[in-house]
Amino acid sequence: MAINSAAIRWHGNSLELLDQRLLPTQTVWLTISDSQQAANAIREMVVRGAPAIGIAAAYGLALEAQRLGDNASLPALATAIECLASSRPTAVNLFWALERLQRTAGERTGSELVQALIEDAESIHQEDLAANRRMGEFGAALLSPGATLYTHCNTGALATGGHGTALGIIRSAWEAGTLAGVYAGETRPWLQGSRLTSWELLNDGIPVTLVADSSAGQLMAQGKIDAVIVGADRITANGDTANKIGTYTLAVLAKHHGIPFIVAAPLSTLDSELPDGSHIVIEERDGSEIRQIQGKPVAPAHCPVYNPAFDVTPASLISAIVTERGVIDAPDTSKVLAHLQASH
Ligand SMILES: CSC[C@@H](O)[C@@H](O)C(=O)COP(=O)(O)O
Repeated sequence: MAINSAAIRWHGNSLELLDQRLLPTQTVWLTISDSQQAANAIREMVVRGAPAIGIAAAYGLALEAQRLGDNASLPALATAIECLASSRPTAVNLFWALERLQRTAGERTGSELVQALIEDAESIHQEDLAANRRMGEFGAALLSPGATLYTHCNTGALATGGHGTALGIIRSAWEAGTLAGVYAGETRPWLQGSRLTSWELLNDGIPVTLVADSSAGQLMAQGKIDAVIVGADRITANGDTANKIGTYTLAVLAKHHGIPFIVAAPLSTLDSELPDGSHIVIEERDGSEIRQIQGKPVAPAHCPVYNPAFDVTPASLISAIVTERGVIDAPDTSKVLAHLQASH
């Protein structure tokens, strides 16, 4: 079945990914033929955003089974699974999708396995879009009419199966007429806010103002922000949330200014196996991402750099987590686990 979303085109037996590194100036689609290419696309940020990474990994594994044809089996896919799993460490959706496909594979082999993996990858893609729409409704209902929001990184259609998580709530609130506008932080070093979020919002006609990440405190102090809304790469059992570097800073600022701090993520981002955020592996990326901006030097060539891609916001700073199941107010372990159990 063909499924097209903003950054992922699945044609039933072949995959194209929008090269998000080139947005907003160029629109280039890359053909992905096997698990190795899918893993490289994830590692190199062609496709990014936790749910989109999971979807791309699922299609990558299905393509690998398709390539193996009659020889396809779970043991024959072991190297591909390992390769995909090592592409990026923090977004749990990647591991969630690979584990789901392995359960689907079971003892199947050959064309039966190929078909089962393709269908499951397609379901993951479609379910994510549906989850985002439900999240959008639950999240929009939390906002006061005329709200102005601050968001970070990109959590939109590009980062998901469509609509978006935090950006999906922004879209739904705009559709419902309850949103005044959005400030988007530019999100150094990859500039997902300036390159992707502002692009998505402008395309939808939603009022967006781009700011340097360091403007957030000043905006809050001026009373210009009614709520901060962000996505997540992994939420542990107690509600601690890993998300794009800079999220924790925003949560501390929001707490100081008495501003609600809302996290939106599908259930596939909840990792109840980890008790708290101290167990989350935080990806560290190459120093060149800080020393350069899009290949242009902005620091001495050999300057030492620390470049964590994510940080962890403690649950105590989070007002609410929104999933497709509903809202977890003031999250803690008992509420997160109850929410997860209710979803089964
Ligand atoms: C719906 S996307 C949620 C998160 O994955 C997003 O906020 C984020 O941190 C993305 O980081 P990225 O490094 O661009 O993959």
